[in-house]
Amino acid sequence: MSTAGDDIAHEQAQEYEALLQFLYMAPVGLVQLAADGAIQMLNPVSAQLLMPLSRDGGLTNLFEALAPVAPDLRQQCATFAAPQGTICDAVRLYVHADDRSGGPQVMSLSMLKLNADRLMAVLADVTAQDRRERQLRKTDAWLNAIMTNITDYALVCLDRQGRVESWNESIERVTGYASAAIKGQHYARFYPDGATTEAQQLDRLREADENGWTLDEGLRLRADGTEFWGSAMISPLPVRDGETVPPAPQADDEPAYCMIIRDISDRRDASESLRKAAYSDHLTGLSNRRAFFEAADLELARRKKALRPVALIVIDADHFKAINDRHGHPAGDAVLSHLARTMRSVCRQVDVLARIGGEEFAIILPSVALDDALAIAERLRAEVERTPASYEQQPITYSISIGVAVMDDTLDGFDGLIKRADEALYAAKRRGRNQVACWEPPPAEQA
Ligand SMILES: Nc1nc2c(ncn2[C@@H]2O[C@H](COP(=O)(O)OP(=O)(O)OP(=O)(O)O)[C@@H](O)[C@H]2O)c(=O)[nH]1
Repeated sequence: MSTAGDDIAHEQAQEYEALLQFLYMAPVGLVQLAADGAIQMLNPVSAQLLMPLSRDGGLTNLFEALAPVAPDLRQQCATFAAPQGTICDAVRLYVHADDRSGGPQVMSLSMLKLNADRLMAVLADVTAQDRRERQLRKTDAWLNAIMTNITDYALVCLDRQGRVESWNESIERVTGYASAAIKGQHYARFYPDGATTEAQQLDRLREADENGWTLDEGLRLRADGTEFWGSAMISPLPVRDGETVPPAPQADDEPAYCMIIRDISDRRDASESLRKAAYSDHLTGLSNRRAFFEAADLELARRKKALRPVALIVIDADHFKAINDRHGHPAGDAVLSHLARTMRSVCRQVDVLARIGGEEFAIILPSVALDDALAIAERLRAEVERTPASYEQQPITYSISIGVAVMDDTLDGFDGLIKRADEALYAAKRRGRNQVACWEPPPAEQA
């Protein structure tokens, strides 16, 4: 007949058995030892970890076994005054076994004092983790070196809205902005006035989201107001492993894009003559027909993605044949150059100014609605009327006629828009020249 005492003893024996089973199976090395280091019990993982350190294959004392890599361990345990507690926690031990290629085995050791006579050692192989951490530290150091030493790249982190969130040291060298002064500013701050519109800035972020990156070249603005020729690449920060796709909604001010601004004035100088030859009108320096139609395609593609106005202005010098006849062909050229300069003076950088025929010019105005386009056209007409051209110190008074049209959904492509602006231009000529006319639908369409 079993007594209550027998039952308790049996239960305790079962618990002890379960504990031994756990020690045996545990994925970390567990060693129970006496205060002098004598090993009382060790599980298979710890035997495996300690074996390379044992000179004779026998593992009887942990302090002796670990002496080559942790010579102070015995002393440390002996001087640990508290009755129990953690003597050391996850100390890294580097084991240089002769047959190991690819670096030392790295062990982590924690020592616990259980009571005055008993210690417990917890050992784990952290070789892979240690290598990963070193690799990360090395990569960090490289990145740091790149970020701080490259002189002609400014690296900027932007938030979802395109506002500067962080930057590298070069931002000051490239843009002249003290880093603290630029935090929270929109990246348009690096563009001269009129070189980009709000809609274009959003387009670029969207383009980066869709294609992985977006790159543009053009004039950039330094803090002191001077300009330089730069490229700006924006790419979205990668979605981290394990994050949901599409990514979880991000707070507005978290970093979302990386922007790299580079001063490429030198490269631009070298390629500028080639670029000019291919895309500029030789007389006026404005875009030529080819550049104009390429820019038009791009603008219309962007408009398709985000509905927004696009206006077109076409300009024709009045009675130009008579100017040539009266003053000579070179004087006519001077008038065309004067007209180009005047166009530049009333337009933004983001507008596309082109000479598309002999004495015919055009301007694409992105994100400009009809009323504003008419106002710009009128300003241009008035400016030409107010300031005559000059050739060999002789003023040459001339005038221009202008047609204005805006893109709408009834139009299929850019040809339709040009046709409308041309119709408006002819209307301006018909009505007596030196005036602006807006395209109007024919009476049948109006009804
Ligand atoms: N100087 C100069 N003249 C040019 C150039 N290209 C075209 N032309 C001249 O521009 C004139 C255009 O004349 P037309 O098309 O008859 O028109 P217009 O005299 O301006 O009259 P409206 O347009 O009806 O006001 C022609 O005489 C061309 O020779 C150029 O590059 N330089």
